[in-house]
Amino acid sequence: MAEPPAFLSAQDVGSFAYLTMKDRAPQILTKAIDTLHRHKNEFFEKHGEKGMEAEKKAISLLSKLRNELQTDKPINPLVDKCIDTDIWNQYLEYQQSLLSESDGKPSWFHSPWLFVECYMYRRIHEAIIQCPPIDDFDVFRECKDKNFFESQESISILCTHLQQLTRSIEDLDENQLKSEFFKLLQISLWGNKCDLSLSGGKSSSQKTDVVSSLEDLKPFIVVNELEHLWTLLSRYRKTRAKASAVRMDIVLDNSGFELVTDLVLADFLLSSKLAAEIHFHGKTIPWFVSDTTLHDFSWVIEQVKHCGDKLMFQCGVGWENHVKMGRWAYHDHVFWTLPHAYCSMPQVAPDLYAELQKSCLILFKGDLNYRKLTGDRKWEFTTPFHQALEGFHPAPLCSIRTLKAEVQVGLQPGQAEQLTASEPNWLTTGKYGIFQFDSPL
Ligand SMILES: O=P(O)(O)OC[C@@]1(O)O[C@H](CO)[C@@H](O)[C@@H]1O
Ligand SMILES: [Mn+2]
Repeated sequence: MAEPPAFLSAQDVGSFAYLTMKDRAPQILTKAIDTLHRHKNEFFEKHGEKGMEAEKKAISLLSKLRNELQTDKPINPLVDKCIDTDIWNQYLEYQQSLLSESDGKPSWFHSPWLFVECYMYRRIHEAIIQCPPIDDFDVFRECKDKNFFESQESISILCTHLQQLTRSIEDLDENQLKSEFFKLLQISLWGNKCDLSLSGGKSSSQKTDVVSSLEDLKPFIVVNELEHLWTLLSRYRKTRAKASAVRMDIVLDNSGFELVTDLVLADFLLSSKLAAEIHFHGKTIPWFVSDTTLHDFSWVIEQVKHCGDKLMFQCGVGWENHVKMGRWAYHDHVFWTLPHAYCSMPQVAPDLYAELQKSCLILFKGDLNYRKLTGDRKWEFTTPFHQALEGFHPAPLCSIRTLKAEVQVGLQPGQAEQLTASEPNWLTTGKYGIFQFDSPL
C-alpha cells in the first residue's frame, strides 16, 4: 500500500491552515481573554479576592499561550494532571519522533494543523483548570448561548415543523417518510454552517427559514449519498423484529442552532420508528469554540422548553422525556478531544470503538469530524472515502458536513476543478456540503 499523503499544515504559507493559525487562532485567544476580563466583577462577587486573582492568572496563562503561538515556539508538554494528559504528551513525543534531528522540536507552524489546533483548545482548558475557584468557567459559553438566542426565530420555525410532522407521521407513506427524512438531514447539514470557530467567535447564528430554503441549497451539496442511508434504515424497518433494536449514533458538533437541528432529526427518527434509540456523543471540555458539552446539551433542551412558545415547549418536554426514558443517551469520551485521527480509535480508545460498533448507523456532524475521519491529509479529491478512512469502519457511517477546511475526498473526476473554476474558495467558506457514506465491507 502506498504511504498516505502529508498532513495539512500551517507550514504551507497562504493555505487555510496557515491563515487559521496566523489570524483566527490568536483572535480566538484574544476573545477568550476579553471574556475573562469582562467577568471580573462576577468572579469577585462569587469568590471575592480569590476570584480576582484566578482571573488574572488565567489571563496571563492565555496571553502566554498566544505569544507561544504567534512566535512559533515549540509545543510544550501539558503540565496538568487530567486523565488525558499522558496521552497528549505521548502524542507530542510521537510528533517529535517524526522529525529528523535538524528539524528541531515540533512547533505551531511546523506540525500537522489538526494536532496544533486541537492542542490550542486543550491548552485553553489547561489554563482554566489551573485557576480555581474559576476552574469550571467555559470561556466560550457566552458565544454559544448568544448563537442560540439569535437563532430563536429559526428554531421556532423548526420546532413548529417538527410538531406538525409528528402529528401526521402515522399517515405518511414510504415515499413521504423518505422525503421528510431527507429534509431533516439537509436541515442538520446546513445547521453546520453556524459554527463559531470559523467566524472567530463572532455571531454566526441562523436568521433565515432554513426549511423553505432547502431546494435552493441543493445544488451546493457536492456529494450526496443519502440514498444509502434510506436503503439501510428502510431495510431495518421492514424486518420488524430488528426495528425495535435499531440504534443510531450522532457524533455531535456545534451547540446552539446546529444542535437543535440534530435534536429535531433525532426526534423524528424515533417518531418515524426508523430508530429505537439515539446515542449522542459530545465533548468533555469546551472545544473549537462552539462544540457541544453536556452542559450545552442540557441547557439547549431547557431553553427550548422555556422560550415561551407553545410548540417549542412541547418539543423541549418531549426531548427531556426521551432523555429520562433512555431513548436518548448522551455520552462523552475523552477521545473526542484528543488530536488523533479516527483510524487510531481502536488502539487509543478501544472502549469507544466497541461502543460505536453497536450502532446501525453513525452520523458524524461537522467539519472537524471530517478532518479526523480523513486524518486531515492532502488526499487527491478523487480518493475513495473508504480509503481515506484508513481502516476506521466501526459500523455504517455518514459524514454530514459543510466544507470549512482544505480536505475533501470521494469527488468525481473533474468535479473539484469545476468547483475551483467557479468558486476558488469552495473548500473553506461553508457554502458547500456533503453527505458521504461508508459501510464496512
Ligand atoms: O467542526 P466544525 O464546527 O464544523 O468546524 C470547525 C472549524 O471551524 O474549525 C476549523 C478551523 O478552525 C475548521 O476546520 C472548521 O471550519
Ligand atoms: Mn465545531
